[in-house]
Amino acid sequence: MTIIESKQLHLFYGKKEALKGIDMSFEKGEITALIGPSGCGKSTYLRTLNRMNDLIPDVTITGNVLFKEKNIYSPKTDTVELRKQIGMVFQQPNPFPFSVYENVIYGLRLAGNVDKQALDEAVESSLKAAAVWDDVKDKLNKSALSLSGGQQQRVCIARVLAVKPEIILLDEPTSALDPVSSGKIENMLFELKEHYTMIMVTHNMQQASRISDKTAFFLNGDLIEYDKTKKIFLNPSKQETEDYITGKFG
Ligand SMILES: Nc1ncnc2c1ncn2[C@@H]1O[C@H](COP(=O)(O)OP(=O)(O)OP(=O)(O)O)[C@@H](O)[C@H]1O
Repeated sequence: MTIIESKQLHLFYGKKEALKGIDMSFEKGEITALIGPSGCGKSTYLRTLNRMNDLIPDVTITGNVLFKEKNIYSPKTDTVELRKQIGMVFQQPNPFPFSVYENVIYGLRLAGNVDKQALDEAVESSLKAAAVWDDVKDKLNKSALSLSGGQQQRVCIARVLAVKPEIILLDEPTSALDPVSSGKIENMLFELKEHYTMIMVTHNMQQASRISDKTAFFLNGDLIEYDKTKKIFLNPSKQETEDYITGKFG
C-alpha cells in the first residue's frame, strides 16, 4: 500500500532547480535508501516530504506530495501535525539541553499531555524501541547532552517515536557516529520497520544494501533509478547507477 508519493515535484532555491520533477511512491512498512553524489538533491527531496523546506527562504515548490492521498502542500495542512505524523532525524544528534526524560516527552508535552504515568510509559517504551533504554534507564534525569553521540542519536530517535509517527525521515542518521554506534542504529532501524515506514538519505552503500528494501539513485536533481535494493546493487538498469555504485564517481 502506498503511504506517501510525490508527483512531478520541482523545487527551486531562487532560480536554481534542485529537484527536476520527481515522481516517486513509498510503500507502507518499507525502508527506502536515497543515494547519490553530494549536491544531487537527496536531502532536499527528503525535506519536501514533511515540508521542512518551508523554513528556507526563497524556495519555490511545484507538483504534489500526497500523504495517505492528501496533498500536504494544500494551504489547509497543519504543518505541526504533519511533522508529528512524518518525523525527522538529522545527521547531527540534536537533543535539547534538557534531561533525557524531558527530551523524549517533548512532543507529548507540547500536545498538552500531563498524565505522569502515561509519560513514564512513553519514555520507557520509546527508549526501548530506540534500543537505548539499557544505556540511559539510570540517567533519565541527567542532561541528554552528557550522553555519547550514538546514545544522543538514539534518544533523538526515541523523541520522534514518542509522538507515534507513521513515517520517519532520516538524513544521514549515522554519518556523525563511530561504526559501533552506527551498527546499533542500523539494527534498531531494521527492527522498527515492522511499525514504521522509513526513508533514509545515506552516503554509505553498505548501509543502504544492508537495511533498505528499495533504493533510489539521484543525480543532478533527477531520479535516475528506483528499484528493489538488490536489483540496484546487483544489476542496475542504468549506466549512471552502475558507475556510481561501483565508485566511478561521487
Ligand atoms: N538552503 C539552500 N539554499 C540554496 N541552495 C541550496 C540549499 N540547500 C541545498 N541547496 C543546493 O541544492 C542542491 C541539492 O542539495 P542537497 O543538500 O539536497 O543535496 P544532497 O544530495 O543531499 O547533498 P549531500 O549529500 O552533500 O548532503 C545543491 O546544489 C545545493 O547546493
